[in-house]
Amino acid sequence: MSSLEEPLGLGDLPKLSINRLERFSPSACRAGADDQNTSNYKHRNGGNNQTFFHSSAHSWHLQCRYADSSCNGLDVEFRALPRKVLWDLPRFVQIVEVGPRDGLQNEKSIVPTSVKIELIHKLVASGLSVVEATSFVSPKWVPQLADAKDVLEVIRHVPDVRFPVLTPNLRGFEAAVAAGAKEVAVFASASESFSKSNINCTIKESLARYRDVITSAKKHGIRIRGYVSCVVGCPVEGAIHPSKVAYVAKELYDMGCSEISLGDTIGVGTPGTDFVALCFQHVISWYHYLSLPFKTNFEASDDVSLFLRALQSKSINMLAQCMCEKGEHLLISDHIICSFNCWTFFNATILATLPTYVIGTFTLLAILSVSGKVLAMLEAVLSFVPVDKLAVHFHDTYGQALANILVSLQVSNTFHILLVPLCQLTINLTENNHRTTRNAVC
Ligand SMILES: CC(C)(COP(=O)([O-])OP(=O)([O-])OC[C@H]1O[C@@H](n2cnc3c(N)ncnc32)[C@H](O)[C@@H]1OP(=O)([O-])[O-])[C@@H](O)C(=O)NCCC(=O)NCCSC(=O)C[C@@](C)(O)CC(=O)[O-]
Repeated sequence: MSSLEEPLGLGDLPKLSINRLERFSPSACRAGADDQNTSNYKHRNGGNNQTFFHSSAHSWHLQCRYADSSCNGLDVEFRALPRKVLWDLPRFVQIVEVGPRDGLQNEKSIVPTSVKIELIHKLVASGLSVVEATSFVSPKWVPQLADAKDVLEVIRHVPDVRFPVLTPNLRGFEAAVAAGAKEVAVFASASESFSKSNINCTIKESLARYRDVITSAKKHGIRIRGYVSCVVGCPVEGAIHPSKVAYVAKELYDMGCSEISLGDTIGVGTPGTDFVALCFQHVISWYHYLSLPFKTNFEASDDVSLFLRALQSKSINMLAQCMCEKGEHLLISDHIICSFNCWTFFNATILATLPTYVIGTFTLLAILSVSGKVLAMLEAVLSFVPVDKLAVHFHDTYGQALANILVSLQVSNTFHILLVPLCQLTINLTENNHRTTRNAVC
């Protein structure tokens, strides 16, 4: 196991007051049925609190080893810290990778079809079992994905992986089915303005359109995901009221979508979690950033699988590690937990301005902690859509995607479906080192 793969223990961290950390545990935290019966996940192995993985074709499973009973009380408490900090997160997370669609649709230059196919193969090789491959939308609107049919025709033969594709209307749906799609996604918006600019119709019209698509999909036995865009904010209208999100989510769910994905399209969501928790995450990120050497070469698959492990390990250390590694050779997110890009910071060699940075960052964290929008939105949607039918899709425009995902997971430890859009990326597969272009989207 390389140092990268090995989760760092929180024992490596400077001592912190246990009482202070216990504050992170929210009163709302509730143990799900699954967690009440986790004996098959607990192994007394006489070792430290470790996390390890085993992957199968369909899912990644997390198994935790708990500290042995010979540890003294303080150690046991201390080793339980990740759990206290991250609360009761679900044991299982489904990741729906959307990079080939959501990332590539915004690339300025058109990525060759063969490169898209290779990217998808690499993502699958990293252990992902659901990869949103492309969109059957108008090529006039999205020329970057005009090769949807060619992409799908090749990758659909990959076994044991789901490849949903976006379909904005019946025409797109029929083209997708003809190309071999077994799963589609429709995409409505909670913002009227965004709906018009994205799919050229009102919310009401879009829902009528999707009703036709969904009816047809049901006849074909095709599974449908439903997106709601702008769940927190719209580039035109600004803040979006949670009730609007709940309305569209409910409509799509009632029509028969098997899963509703809540999209923070412009990345303005804020978690609204405890200020102390945010600061703690930030400090740990820095601790690992400073203590880890950088790797110079990255394979796309390594990169992705590291991130998957980070997510699923529930280990804040791994997330921080991931952030450090991603700083230069980013495939996924240039911000993992905190709201600051450490590598940019370092590269700019502005260490001299450290006090400014510290004050600025903690002020920002303080603002974020009181202005959380994601929880209110989730609460509204959860009144109409069961938690196990929800996914979240956070863009990382302001570095909040991971924090928002974390808080979404905390909403319920049965909130088991998670969507993480990869950053928009271009991988030059002809070069020895994969180069990525980083854009504002996670
Ligand atoms: C919905 C339309 C088609 C309406 O576009 P329109 O111009 O109103 O529709 P139209 O019916 O007048 O068709 C215009 C032309 O497109 C053709 N056309 C029509 N439909 C299709 C089709 N399916 N496939 C291929 N071609 C199609 C149609 O045949 C016609 O061609 P022409 O006769 O002029 O030669 C258009 O607005 C469109 O394609 N929009 C998609 C835009 C898009 O993909 N945006 C990005 C999606 S990402 C997102 O929404 C957010 C999400 C999901 O990522 C979550 C988040 O981040 O929050």
